[in-house]
Amino acid sequence: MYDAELAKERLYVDGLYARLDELRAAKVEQLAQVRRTKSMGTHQNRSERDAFASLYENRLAQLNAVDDRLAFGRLDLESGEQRYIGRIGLSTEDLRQLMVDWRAPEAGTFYQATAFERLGVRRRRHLILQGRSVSAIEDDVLDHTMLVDGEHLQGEGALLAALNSKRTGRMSDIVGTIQAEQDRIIRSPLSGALVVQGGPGTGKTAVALHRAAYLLYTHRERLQSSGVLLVGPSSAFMKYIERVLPSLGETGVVMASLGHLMPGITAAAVETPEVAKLKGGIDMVAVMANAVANRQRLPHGDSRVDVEGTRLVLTSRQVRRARDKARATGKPHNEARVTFVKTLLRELTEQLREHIEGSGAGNTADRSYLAEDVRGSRDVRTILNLCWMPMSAEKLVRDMFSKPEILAAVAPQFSAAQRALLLRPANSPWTESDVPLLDEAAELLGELDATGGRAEAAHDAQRKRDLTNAEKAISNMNQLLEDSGVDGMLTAEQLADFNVVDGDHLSNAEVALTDRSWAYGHVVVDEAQELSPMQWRLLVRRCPVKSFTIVGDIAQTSSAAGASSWQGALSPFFGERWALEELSVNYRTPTQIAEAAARMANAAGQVVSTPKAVREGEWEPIIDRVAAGAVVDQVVAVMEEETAAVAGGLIAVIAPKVQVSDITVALRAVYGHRIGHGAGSTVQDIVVLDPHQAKGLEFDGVVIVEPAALLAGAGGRVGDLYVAMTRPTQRLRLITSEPLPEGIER
Ligand SMILES: Nc1ncnc2c1ncn2[C@@H]1O[C@H](COP(=O)(O)OP(=O)(O)OP(=O)(O)O)[C@@H](O)[C@H]1O
Repeated sequence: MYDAELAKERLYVDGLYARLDELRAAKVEQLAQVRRTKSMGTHQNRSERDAFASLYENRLAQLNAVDDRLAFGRLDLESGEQRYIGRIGLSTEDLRQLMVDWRAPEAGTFYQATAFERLGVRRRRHLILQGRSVSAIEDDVLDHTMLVDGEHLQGEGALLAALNSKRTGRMSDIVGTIQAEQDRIIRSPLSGALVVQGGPGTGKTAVALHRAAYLLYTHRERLQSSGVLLVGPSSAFMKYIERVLPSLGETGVVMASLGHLMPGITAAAVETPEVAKLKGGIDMVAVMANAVANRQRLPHGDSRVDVEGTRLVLTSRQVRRARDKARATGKPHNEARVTFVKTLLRELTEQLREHIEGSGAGNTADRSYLAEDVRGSRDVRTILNLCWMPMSAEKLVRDMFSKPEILAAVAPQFSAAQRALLLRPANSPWTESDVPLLDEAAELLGELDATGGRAEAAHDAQRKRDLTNAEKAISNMNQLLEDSGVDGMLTAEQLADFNVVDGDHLSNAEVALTDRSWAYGHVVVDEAQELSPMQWRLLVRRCPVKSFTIVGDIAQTSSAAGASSWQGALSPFFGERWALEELSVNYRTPTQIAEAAARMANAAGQVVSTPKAVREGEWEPIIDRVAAGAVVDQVVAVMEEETAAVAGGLIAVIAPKVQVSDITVALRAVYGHRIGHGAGSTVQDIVVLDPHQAKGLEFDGVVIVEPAALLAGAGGRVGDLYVAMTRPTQRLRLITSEPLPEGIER
């Protein structure tokens, strides 16, 4: 019975791959055809072809990305219909449906149906593929009348197989085994802010990624041009998750860690928790506003300026009036400067004219000539710049943190000790908590455009030409688009966007990454508990419609500026307009380890509920007590046993930041290139991390060094140790020279 069914499924899946290959070959041919004729014809013809080339390339990339585990399910419905579920929708040439995209409404029941609520489903079948071949099938029979002798209810096999598989250092998608509580969140409506709270390993990251793919599929028209931004805690984390969305056939999501949210800035340096807390606090809004106002200065007394040998006077009253007028425009600093400068130039020109008329010399009719003289005067330039300096965000922030007198003037609400903490040399590298300050500054300053707006005007004119061109081209494209099997219509704006970088096409995602003012259609934030108020402010600016998916775990907060409750973190930005969903099952950590982590957190005063772990592990946490000074040697000594225990799996050593490099050096001496950082790579099966870098990642085995120091170092928060203890999928070992934090041992 089983073998016969397996053989049938193999045949069907072979057919699906054959269809996939056919579609690919067709796209390759269409692309080649477009490329052959690319440089010929009118501008309009060319732009049409470029647009096609981009569409074919995208579709081809999508078809290539879904090869692995193309199909993963089959529904047998009460109506008698059999419906296959997979990564994308596939149909025969005559439009007979072969497989439904997992995100389509018709696929929803695959994840939602239960024996209690069958939703019209008689049987759910999981297809387990290896390469292109079906290696096993597994049935959930929801309608008991279908059971024949010897068959019994199954269900969790596919899930447990996925969970027990070795970690590779890169997250995989869970599309074949999404659980009902996760599916409900993934398919929630697009608008508003949805907060997903869940303990460690409950699939928050997985849900966030699948939700991004679902939203792009379901609301393609709305989101394709505005895009979706996915924000994670660190570069190591972004690397860990980078393959999930492509494997779901989505390449258009912009992914950025908190240090990369400001175009042109890479913030890699770290700072102390105290400094991060000060910089992340909402007080910085006023500080930044002061910093900008501080660059709009009044001179002491009157200033004399020389214009072509004539002495003119600029009174401080005149400057004040010009300043008030410029401020009243409500424009950002650099743009309001135009009003300030124009006002004073006009007044000085008037003064010059009066002076010349008074002395009876010169051609008074030619005022533009006088205005040129005033504008060309060095003195005038100097005084105007002194009073209202054009300013970049980088310079404003750099000066503020490196010049004590500026900091004192703009941050009077901070104590002298707090200001001393903030001061640093002017050439210091940017940190993560500088990013929202730079963004705030850029917002208040506006564009710093040395060409006086000419570049922008030229860009606008070009854009207008592209749009007109695109509108013409689009009228005869729709039929062709349909023929090419591309869903959705192009708008003139999208087509114009394809034209912008003629030939060398930039995707919306790439454009969005370089444009600070890009307004995304949706933002997904992972590990959201870590965000400071200033970081929230930045993110809300990136998505003015406030359509957010926010996932995190309040108990895992380790950043000093992070959240201690969702209400506290979100209400300043979303008011009461956010909904909370919770995930309750731990898919990662075996029961024994999950319970030890929860006992430790509760003993340290952080109330956490223990999500139900789906697996029992083989081992209780292992504890090594060693003498102070012997810790690093012990790490090296146990490594062989640890790697053997997880048989070729991935091991992480999580240590206090100050010990990471010593441990790395000691391990390298024995294990050479097998030792790495971050999420690891194919050659590195042992990685050394601090708790911050370990956020969101997972490993087969974890060795924690000096757990008491991790607990103490986090300023009273359990976050760091709790995060570290909840990373393993199999085995946890703790090496300590100090008394073990309470609760870990039963
Ligand atoms: N439905 C599922 N099917 C298969 N695997 C799943 C499922 N849900 C979660 N997992 C797996 O469980 C592990 C933990 O998931 P994930 O990293 O998304 O959890 P998390 O809630 O973000 O954890 P943390 O907050 O601790 O970082 C991952 O390996 C993920 O692939």
